[in-house]
Amino acid sequence: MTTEVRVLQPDDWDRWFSNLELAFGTREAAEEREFDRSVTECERSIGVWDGGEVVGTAGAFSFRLSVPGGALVPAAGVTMVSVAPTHRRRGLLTSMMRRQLDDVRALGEPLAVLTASEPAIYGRFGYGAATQRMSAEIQSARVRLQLPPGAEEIGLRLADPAAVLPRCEELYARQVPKRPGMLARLPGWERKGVLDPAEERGGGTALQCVLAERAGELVGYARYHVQPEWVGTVPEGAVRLRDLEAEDPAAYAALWQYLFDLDLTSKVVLRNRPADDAWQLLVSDIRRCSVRVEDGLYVRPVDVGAALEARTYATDVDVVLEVTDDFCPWNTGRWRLSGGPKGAVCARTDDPAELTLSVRELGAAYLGGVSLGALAAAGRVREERRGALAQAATAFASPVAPWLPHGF
Ligand SMILES: CC(=O)SCCNC(=O)CCNC(=O)[C@H](O)C(C)(C)COP(=O)(O)OP(=O)(O)OC[C@H]1O[C@@H](n2cnc3c(N)ncnc32)[C@H](O)[C@@H]1OP(=O)(O)O
Repeated sequence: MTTEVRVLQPDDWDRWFSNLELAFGTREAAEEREFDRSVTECERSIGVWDGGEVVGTAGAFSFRLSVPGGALVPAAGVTMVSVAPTHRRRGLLTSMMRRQLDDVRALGEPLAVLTASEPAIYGRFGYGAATQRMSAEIQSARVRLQLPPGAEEIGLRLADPAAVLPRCEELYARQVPKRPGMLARLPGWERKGVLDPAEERGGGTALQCVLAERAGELVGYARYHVQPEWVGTVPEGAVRLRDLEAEDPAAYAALWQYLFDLDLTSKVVLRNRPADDAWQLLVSDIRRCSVRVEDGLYVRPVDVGAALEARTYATDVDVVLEVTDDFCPWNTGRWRLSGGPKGAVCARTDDPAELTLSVRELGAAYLGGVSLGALAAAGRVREERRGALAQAATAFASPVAPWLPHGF
């Protein structure tokens, strides 16, 4: 087998993408395929060729990711990774990861991020699971919501999702710096929120959009499908939530109340919400909500110093980190991180190590959702100076759970 890694040429996109579909065993709806084509950054996507055939794919998006403190940090969004079934377990993925991380470094992006088809794949390349996605099936016919003051002042209005997209996007953009793990929209990406191929609806309605307004001003929105179901003559439909964003607790709660109250439905189904989503604190019976939490966004510091300087810290911190990075050895060594709520500097040092960890653990802890203390309890972070772990764990923590609202 002689294979060659090449940059994707736009004319090869269909063949390139077909390898991805083959590897995943899926066929995308035409509308989604067109979206994927339109957002592919060919100049930073690679294919592995075996003669005239594409046998491997990997792409990257030029994202900006929100981090603790609200900065938007350049991050390569690794995507569309596949190896043909005939060419697996011969190192093709490894060669693509090598090429890609070298390219990310050359571009000066401090981070690479991805969502994994399987959690076991990317740790070896230095990616750590940094956010969680919460799913739930809420028995809305049995569970009540306790609304905060002001919810009754919110007006709700149904609107065409595409027609109100620009207003919703303005609201979304205001939320991005408030929660680590969110992506600033690149041009064209706003369409992802309203993609609605009929063949993906599974018998449900077209996408619906409800706006929450206060005195005519947009303060929240939710996008959802209704999935009708009848058990005999009893209506047991489901509300399938796609997106919900709100500016304040009153607008947030009013939207949830609306979703709970939709006629002929008895459950609200969520697939990807933040782990600390506040509805959990409004419900009368959390046991009837079947909450489940899984891994979300994986973060890989590509330039440890720049990445650690790009975020702020909850409390003052001064710690020497001994980082190991087998796949990107330029990060290996000791780094002194000195910072706090206003900013940080992180530079190489010869001082003795105070915490020892691999770049994967650093990636997991980076957005403040995975505690350095928990990683230490798992034996994945080692404390070399007494007190260093507690200080760093407190400083790294985020007051809101980091969260990636949509896949890519
Ligand atoms: C960001 C994204 O796009 S996620 C999407 C990833 N793609 C998919 O899941 C599609 C289906 N799967 C595939 O296309 C392929 O199996 C891939 C891309 C996951 C792996 O490609 P390969 O070329 O077989 O990987 P490669 O041979 O380089 O393996 C490198 C190492 O990873 C391990 N590995 C590869 N795939 C997996 C897996 N699914 N689970 C656990 N370990 C894995 C290999 O065993 C190997 O380990 P070693 O270094 O200890 O020997």
